[in-house]
Amino acid sequence: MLKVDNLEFSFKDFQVLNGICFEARRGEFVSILGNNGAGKSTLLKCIARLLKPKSGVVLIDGKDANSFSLHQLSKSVAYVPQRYTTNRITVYEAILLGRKPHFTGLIPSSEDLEKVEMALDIFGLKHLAFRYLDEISGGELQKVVIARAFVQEPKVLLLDEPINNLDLKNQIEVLKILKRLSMQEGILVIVILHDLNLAIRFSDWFIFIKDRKIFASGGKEVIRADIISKVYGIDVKVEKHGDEIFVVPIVAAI
Ligand SMILES: Nc1ncnc2c1ncn2[C@@H]1O[C@H](COP(=O)(O)OP(=O)(O)OP(=O)(O)O)[C@@H](O)[C@H]1O
Repeated sequence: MLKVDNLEFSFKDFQVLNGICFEARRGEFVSILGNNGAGKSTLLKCIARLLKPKSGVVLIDGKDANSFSLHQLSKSVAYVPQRYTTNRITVYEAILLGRKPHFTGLIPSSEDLEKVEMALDIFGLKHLAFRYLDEISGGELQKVVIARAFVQEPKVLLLDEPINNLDLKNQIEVLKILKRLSMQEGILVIVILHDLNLAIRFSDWFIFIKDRKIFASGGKEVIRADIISKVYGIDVKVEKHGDEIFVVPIVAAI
């Protein structure tokens, strides 16, 4: 459903991505991993058409994403950025704005309102529905932004570090919701994560970015100490406990 073919991107003379190729299917949960500055956000922005690649193509269901109108694109791809600014609107209004691509008139339909109610419920935001965005916590705001992308009903949901402001319980809760969206709604979820162990728990596919390229990609078989050590430039062990694998950094005593 999503194909990224030979994508190349530069900020002026500074090349960030080179020869990026991968494919992902409906219903998959894909993690994009790599060091700070590796180009992960740039890759998501190229897929969301917020940045224009120097060359290469992004295909959605076989169609060049460049050929989509903005309206069509927003029905196919939702993007949750790493940082966002807030307006003085309520949580309810903010989530309702996610339905904009589906609006048929000036007034939201009953379906639009139902979707917003559903999102408030799924993301545990009902009690905050009529609070202004500047009256909620950073973690709560993060959930609102993801809920807004959810009601957009995209085929592809791109999230740039969606759990970085959340406490451990909410990190797991949000990842579980995203996993359910991929498995039950068939949405392709592509997430940038820094926590490798959470990425391992939830992802079907891993893409490691290093030196402008995909260094390794695959299922759990790419969760190897040699690969992770090279990508992150630190020594790690990969340990098995029961059916689960864990990445453990080897930290020398100071
Ligand atoms: N607007 C910009 N102009 C010039 N260079 C930029 C711009 N945005 C990002 N860069 C550079 O491009 C490179 C890739 O940035 P990007 O944000 O994609 O990395 P990342 O892997 O998402 O990093 P992080 O994990 O820290 O969020 C970095 O070296 C960054 O400094």
